[in-house]
Amino acid sequence: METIIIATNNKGKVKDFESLFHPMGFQIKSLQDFPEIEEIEETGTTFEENAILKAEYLAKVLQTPVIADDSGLIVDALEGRPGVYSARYAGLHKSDEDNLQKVLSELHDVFPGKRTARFYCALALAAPGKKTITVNGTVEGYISSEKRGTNGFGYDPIFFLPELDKTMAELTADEKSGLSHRANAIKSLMNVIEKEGKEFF
Ligand SMILES: O=c1nc[nH]c2c1ncn2[C@H]1C[C@H](O)[C@@H](COP(=O)(O)OP(=O)(O)OP(=O)(O)O)O1
Ligand SMILES: [Mg+2]
Repeated sequence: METIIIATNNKGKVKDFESLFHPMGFQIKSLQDFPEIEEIEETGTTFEENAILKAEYLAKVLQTPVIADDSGLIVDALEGRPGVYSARYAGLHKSDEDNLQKVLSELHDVFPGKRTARFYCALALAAPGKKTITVNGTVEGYISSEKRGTNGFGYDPIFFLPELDKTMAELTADEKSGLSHRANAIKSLMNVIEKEGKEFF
């Protein structure tokens, strides 16, 4: 089976990538499989910049093609926050629970119809000697008034999908893979790879 390396330390993302890439016949490795490699600093101000930083760094170190994912939650009533700082929203300790509680408390007085939000995912595919490919994907929803569901990770328990009457954390891995920002970004990436020739992985 062919392997795709994802430059991430986030186990939730790894699970998402597994359910997205296993059906295409790929297995996933992540930074969890390379404990000797230190965490890559996200100094960019956009999702794309950070995805490129992470992918190009690891592709250079490993001398092999690498995908990186930089993603986050954009809340309209918070002028786009937590945005590119989603992982560190409640502090550098990067707690999913603290981050989502901070969003819930900041939206305490905001009416349901004004709680529009989207998940954004930038993917960068870097390979030695090749031009890095960058794509993105989104999914639209609302921030719920309280947590619901235990699947997924990050802000999934407060990201409500009205057409399903469920939060992202109430979806199975396969259901999330059918509609997520990450799934949409991967579709774009596959389209670009197909256009530019298939010898990327
Ligand atoms: O599908 C998702 N469902 C829920 N929450 C999500 C999702 N996708 C991203 N998120 C949140 C988690 C984290 O707060 C931030 C990503 O931050 P981001 O820097 O890209 O990832 P990270 O630091 O956790 O791992 P890494 O940089 O090693 O890939 O957005
Ligand atoms: Mg990160």
